[in-house]
Amino acid sequence: MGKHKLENTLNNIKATGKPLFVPYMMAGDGGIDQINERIQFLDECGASAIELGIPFSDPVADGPVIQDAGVRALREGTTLKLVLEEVRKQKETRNIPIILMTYINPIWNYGYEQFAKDCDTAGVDGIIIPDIPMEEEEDIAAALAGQSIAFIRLAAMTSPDERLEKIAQESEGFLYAVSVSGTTGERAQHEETTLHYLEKLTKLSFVPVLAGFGISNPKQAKHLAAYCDGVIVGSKIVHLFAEGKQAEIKELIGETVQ
Ligand SMILES: O=P(O)(O)OC[C@@H](O)[C@@H](O)c1c[nH]c2ccccc12
Repeated sequence: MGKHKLENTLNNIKATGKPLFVPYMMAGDGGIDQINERIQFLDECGASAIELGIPFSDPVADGPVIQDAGVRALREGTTLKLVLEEVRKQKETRNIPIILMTYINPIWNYGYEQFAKDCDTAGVDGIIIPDIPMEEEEDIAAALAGQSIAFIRLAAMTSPDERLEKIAQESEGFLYAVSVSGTTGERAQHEETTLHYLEKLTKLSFVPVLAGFGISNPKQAKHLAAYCDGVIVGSKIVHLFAEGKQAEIKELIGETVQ
């Protein structure tokens, strides 16, 4: 048994031999009332967990599709507090793991301890923070550890082996293997070096390894998942939701995990 519920849930799915599939959605895009409807829909499509983005004014790691979704969500009045309240309601009836993706600034404003406490009360399973380097993560890591919330680390293809090893071994819940150099967004294909990188991380990591960035169809997803434990898909899902193409989301997840 792992230290975090998220890790155990993912390992149980992994044990069935199917690839893990974690869709990303921008909380509040389409309205606050869509947050829980969309989570439910993704759960029913066969998602292993949900990565829920908190909109932020300065999203340095986001590509254009997710940036635009963030602007729409902010216009809807989405705040971290409102999202946590929606998660709390969701968790009263559903068990799907919820991972918050937020930059460090909104957490800093909220207060690290308060944030960790409120996440725990809401039932948040894990956190991804793309803009906090390992050297500066001590305080937020301690706050999250105090509430047993999995702190998911991101590995980058440009990191030297020594650093990758450290990140892989510290990651909680799962390891996010960023599989392109650059921002989020669909890519036609991934390079051979990406596959070696995924294999290397899978050997180093104690938790499941998920590849994310640039994945937009089942063929690509299955190809990458063969070198790790599964995939994360963001821009494509955000785009399809914005266009009201739920049937295509269902197909994308269903065909990958079948
Ligand atoms: O959009 P893509 O290329 O499918 O990549 C996933 C990504 O969107 C999602 O995990 C994410 C959204 N914003 C981020 C910021 C940093 C790291 C990851 C993310």
